[in-house]
Amino acid sequence: MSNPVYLALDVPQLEAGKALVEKLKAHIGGVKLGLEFFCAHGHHGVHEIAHCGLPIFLDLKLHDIPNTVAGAMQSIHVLEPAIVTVHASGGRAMMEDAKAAAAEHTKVVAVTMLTSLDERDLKRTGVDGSAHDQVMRLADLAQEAGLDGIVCSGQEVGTVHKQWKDGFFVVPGLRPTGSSIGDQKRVVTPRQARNDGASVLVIGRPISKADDPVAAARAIEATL
Ligand SMILES: O=c1ccn([C@@H]2O[C@H](COP(=O)(O)O)[C@@H](O)[C@H]2O)c(=O)[nH]1
Repeated sequence: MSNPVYLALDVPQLEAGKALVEKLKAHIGGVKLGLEFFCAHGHHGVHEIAHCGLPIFLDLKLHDIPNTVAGAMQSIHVLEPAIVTVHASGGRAMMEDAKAAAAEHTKVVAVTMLTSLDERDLKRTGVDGSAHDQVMRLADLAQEAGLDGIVCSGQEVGTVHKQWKDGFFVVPGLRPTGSSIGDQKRVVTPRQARNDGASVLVIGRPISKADDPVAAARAIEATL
């Protein structure tokens, strides 16, 4: 079974990012490049990281009108990402067009409710009800739109998995027992998320900011 851990490479310096991936590549299953990395280094940076030979997850969280998102998807074909994210709240037509425009082997997954939000935050955006209901509602929409899966927290993945058996579930907001939480609010351990049906475990700071990133990655691997 391949390693489900994708390292969230949220670093502004390309050389430091490349060095970290080289050190960790035997202990991770892929690399997630998000907005910080992509805005700083663009296509060139993605090619540089892809040299490590691991699958690349482009976490661009696209959210715009359908035509614009489809155009963005076409512009990243050349990067051959294994996974790309869009926001489910962009609506069904946007997700359908994103999937239609994606490269054949790219999984398109929809961000439901960011793991840095809780129910109080949700209410402030005008949405009443639980985080769980919000995630389930947007998971249904993503499935209807023909996407491959969703991004949700480990607190919801078990329920979504029961309902969407062959879905592909990306779970960030993971913290090994005892590690600090930072800005994440809906948090579980990597082991729990995996038990509950996560396909990909996204882990950033618990590895990248550790005194010894290789030891941190190995310790997480040993719990899975
Ligand atoms: O709901 C979401 C969607 C994406 N993310 C991304 O995952 C990593 C998590 O990093 P940590 O350092 O392990 O907290 C980060 O790149 C986020 O942009 C998320 O956290 N939650």
